[in-house]
Amino acid sequence: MITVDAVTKTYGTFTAVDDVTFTALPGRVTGFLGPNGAGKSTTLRVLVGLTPPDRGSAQVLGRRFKDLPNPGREVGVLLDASAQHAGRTGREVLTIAQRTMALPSARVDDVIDTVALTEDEAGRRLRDYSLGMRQRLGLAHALLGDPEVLILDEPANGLDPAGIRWMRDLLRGYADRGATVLLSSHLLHEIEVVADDLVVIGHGRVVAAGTKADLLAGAGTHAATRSPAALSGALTASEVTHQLVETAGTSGVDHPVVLRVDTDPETVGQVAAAAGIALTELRSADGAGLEEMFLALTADTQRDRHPTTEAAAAAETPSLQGAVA
Ligand SMILES: Nc1ncnc2c1ncn2[C@@H]1O[C@H](COP(=O)(O)OP(=O)(O)OP(=O)(O)O)[C@@H](O)[C@H]1O
Repeated sequence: MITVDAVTKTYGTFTAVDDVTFTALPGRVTGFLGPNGAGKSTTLRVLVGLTPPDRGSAQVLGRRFKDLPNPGREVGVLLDASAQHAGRTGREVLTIAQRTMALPSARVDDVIDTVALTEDEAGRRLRDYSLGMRQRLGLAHALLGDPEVLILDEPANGLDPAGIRWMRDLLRGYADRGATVLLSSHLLHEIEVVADDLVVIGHGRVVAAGTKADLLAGAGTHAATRSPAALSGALTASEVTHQLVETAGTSGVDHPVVLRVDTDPETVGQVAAAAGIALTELRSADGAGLEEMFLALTADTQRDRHPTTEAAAAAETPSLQGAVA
């Protein structure tokens, strides 16, 4: 269990983390999401005692990190995979940590095996590691003490697609065995598959938090049709709110038009069938909904703004905010 309670961190007049509160629960993967510079790393640094907060407090397993007697055995931390001595080999890095934590030496081979570093790679100096190898070693370091809690900052950074899949499976398995897993990312797709709960941060403030299922409940349904006006009319008559997603080919003659409808696919299908309207596509907004939500909630903190993002922000933030627990 991780508890972050009203943490604020300022640098001069700049507030990097602004009254951030959330919990990460055992048996669940919590994704800590936000655009570049949103305050994720700073929050995690506060959590592990590297950065003192101006206000608020953070606890891991009911204690401040610095009060844990042998933190590595209780909390596995990966903040910066490159923050190791470049002249040491991967095996040396792990062996030093194993001795510091008073673990059996066999743990070193265990974790090297878990993160799929070869014997040859484990014997190389860190200066010769690729980014992905450094990341795997960092994860091995975090897992060494078989901790109950994992705190990982951008753990998929530098991993190839197979590596990202592997890491997700590993974290999922860890949480399924009862661990608390908190991982940050500015890349939504990296964590949307694995996370049970999400905390979205923008400009240092939490803008949404809750289960992924709850946050997605407001995502609605995407329905495509060549008769958008008729579908819109039928939905309005059924008192189902909706909006146009794609404006290309709005006549609907040449291209199907996509509507985002604030209800489940079955209801949309029934309304369309009753009105005799053919749908070319009908699906839960799910992943697309999550991305829209992320962009909408953090729109004013995105440095690379996009017209549809701004439209989504204007159109969707109120209903999404309503869905946030
Ligand atoms: N020591 C510091 N001094 C001044 N400003 C800082 C310091 N550390 C962080 N910041 C600022 O605080 C803000 C939040 O930074 P942080 O690294 O927490 O963001 P992040 O969400 O992890 O971003 P990214 O996804 O890019 O890693 C940024 O504007 C950053 O420049």
